[in-house]
Amino acid sequence: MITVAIDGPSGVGKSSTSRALAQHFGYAYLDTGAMYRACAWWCMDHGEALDMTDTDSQTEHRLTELVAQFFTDDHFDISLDPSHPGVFCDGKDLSEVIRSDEVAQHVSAVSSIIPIRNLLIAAQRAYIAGEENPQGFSNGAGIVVEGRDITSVVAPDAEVRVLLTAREDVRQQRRNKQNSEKTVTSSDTLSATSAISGDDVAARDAKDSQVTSFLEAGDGVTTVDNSDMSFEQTLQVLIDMVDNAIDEQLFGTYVDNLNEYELEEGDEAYLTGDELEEHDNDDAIDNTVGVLAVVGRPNVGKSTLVNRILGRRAAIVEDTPGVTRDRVTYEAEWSGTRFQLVDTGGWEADVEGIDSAIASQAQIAVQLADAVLLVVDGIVGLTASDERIVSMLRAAGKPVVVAVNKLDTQMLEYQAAEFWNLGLGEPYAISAMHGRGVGDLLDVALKKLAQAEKTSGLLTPTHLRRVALVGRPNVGKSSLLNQLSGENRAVVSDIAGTTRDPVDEVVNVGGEDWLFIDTAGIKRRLHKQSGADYYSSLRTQAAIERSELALVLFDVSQPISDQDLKVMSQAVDAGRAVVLVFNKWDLLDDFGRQRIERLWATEFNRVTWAQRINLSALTGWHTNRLKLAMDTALENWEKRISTGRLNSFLGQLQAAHPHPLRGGKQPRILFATQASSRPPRFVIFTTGFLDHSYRRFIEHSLRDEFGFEGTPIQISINVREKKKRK
Ligand SMILES: Nc1ncnc2c1ncn2[C@@H]1O[C@H](COP(=O)(O)OP(=O)(O)OP(=O)(O)O)[C@@H](O)[C@H]1O
Ligand SMILES: Nc1ccn([C@H]2C[C@H](O)[C@@H](COP(=O)(O)O)O2)c(=O)n1
Repeated sequence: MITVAIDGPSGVGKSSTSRALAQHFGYAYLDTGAMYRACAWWCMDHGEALDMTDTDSQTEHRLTELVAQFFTDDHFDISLDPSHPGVFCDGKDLSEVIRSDEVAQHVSAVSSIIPIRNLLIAAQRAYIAGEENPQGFSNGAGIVVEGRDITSVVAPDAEVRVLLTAREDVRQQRRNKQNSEKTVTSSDTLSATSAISGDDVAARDAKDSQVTSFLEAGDGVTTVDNSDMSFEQTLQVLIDMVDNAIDEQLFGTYVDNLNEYELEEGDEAYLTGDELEEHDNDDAIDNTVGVLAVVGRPNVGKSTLVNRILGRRAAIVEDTPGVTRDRVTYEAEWSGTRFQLVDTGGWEADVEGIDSAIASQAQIAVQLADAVLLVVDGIVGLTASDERIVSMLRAAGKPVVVAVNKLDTQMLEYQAAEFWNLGLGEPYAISAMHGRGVGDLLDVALKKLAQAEKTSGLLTPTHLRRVALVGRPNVGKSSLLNQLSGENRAVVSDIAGTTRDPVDEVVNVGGEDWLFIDTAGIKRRLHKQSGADYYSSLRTQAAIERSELALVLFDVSQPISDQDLKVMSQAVDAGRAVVLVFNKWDLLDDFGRQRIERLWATEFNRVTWAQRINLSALTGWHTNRLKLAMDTALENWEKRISTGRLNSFLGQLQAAHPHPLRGGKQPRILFATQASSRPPRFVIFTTGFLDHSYRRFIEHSLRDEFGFEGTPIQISINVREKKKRK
């Protein structure tokens, strides 16, 4: 049950917005002002003039008794239905008469009497409590209560507490407009008048604030100033607040499901309700000098060195899921200089050498770094693997500092000299274990890092969305780039190729500037074909990782190859927003189009969620469709589903389609949360392993319900055991 408490000055729109809010959620609606107005009417109907400026205790007593009789003798009634609100006396509808000029002008005389307030406050609390009951108007869902003292006195524990306010001139205008639209006809004993010109909101506030304080928000009360908001905008702000409150309440309920289960280290982070840290480097970009990758053969002491550099302040800023070898980025600091330190797994070139290796995480780390710290083993000495690594580093063209590790004493330092042979300048003798020489090493490395050309992308302007235009060689990347940028700057060649000079370009797509990553790789070509595929793949991976969105290009006039699909998988596996671009569509005849549709249903079935744009990069046909697809993909890539919504959806899904029995047991979903976005990542706690088909069913259902068009979503299943009885 949710209680929404709304206070505010006269004419701000409390009643109208509260009613609409209650209607939206199917909640009850309590207009406490109407209760005070009805009491004023009742007193006047019983001959009380209510025109005193100061009430004496005798009058207060008399009026309080009269009001008490109104309530305790069951004369008073109020409708909590927001679609048909109303106050009644002995069954007679007072709705119009209580809005009369006479009542409006005298109600403060009643509402300022404290014992009368106490009576009404008790009645209002009873109405609120009644809504907890499944038999209440809202069937136990909630109530919106509005007035002057609701957030502070009547319902200080309400889940949503709002002070709705607006500038006085705006409120007066609204009230005047409201009055001019109002035509009141009544034959009641009190004359109901239309167009109440004397309804002065400032005067009313002044009177009302003698006994209530509604001009300033109390602790925990959210102020919503709607001076410059339309009715619909105000309503939306309140709807969002209520949605959040519902989520919070549901969150607690769902987390309780885990009470009986053994939790593991790290689970706590998912159960606090706080949003987990995004994989977002934007803050770091402002303060760091660049990215330093630590590479070397296994067992040379890379991790020891990384730990030595990080000390206790280690903070993972990005890990790369789904990779066979580790590549972890940390935020680091040395002598007041901040930088990112990338730890890579052991890098052992196989017998065929590095060129034949697949793009290992260490190699990608080098591509994505601004400078490299090569760690070698001073005790073992120079090895063939070290030399292979060095030739690859040379090809990458990044500044390198050589750390000769395991030289624990001064006596051993001379052993570093052998590594001059690598041709990378002075080798630095260190002992990562004991910290010996590490300070000097870092001084040199950070100096190089600061001076290095920034190729990591860390320092690229962040206000532009980053796009990687990828696809196998010759699918039309340069043509599309030219078409989009409107200039023929790139050499469009039939011969495929890449280079190693990363160049980013700002390209205007659909009236908006985007940062296209590493367009040099798209435009130039490599003389030597051998190894080109390998570097192309490496480069594509690096470009994808620096991007937020991958435009994956296919040449549909040619057969779709494994390499095409591999590039697409690289983007999907890296968790980037994706738009698939089917280029050269204009070259297809009917038969060709049918062929592509068949492929779409088969080869592309892992990305049925992706948007596909059929276009011609050459003529520009349909390129205007890219912007919307890119915007949609990125919007969904950043989407967050609240834990409450997620769990109630999965709860219903599970009830309608339970997991099939396995070995007499049925795995159940206990709790789920969206751990991060960019791309959306969900963590689902279950009582048992979920079959692959059930996972796919969950993914499809999440997509149907929440719409994740254009973005991969990741789902992790955390199986938890029931606690053992002691
Ligand atoms: N955001 C808004 N923009 C413009 N008009 C609005 C807005 N919200 C409400 N109104 C209009 O302002 C008028 C006053 O609204 P309403 O009667 O709900 O105010 P109230 O705060 O309940 O006042 P009181 O406390 O005096 O009863 C109504 O005509 C309503 O339709
Ligand atoms: N909780 C409340 C609600 C209303 N009042 C007073 C303020 C007004 O003078 C009067 C009528 O209210 P309205 O219908 O204009 O919102 O009742 C109050 O003191 N406490």
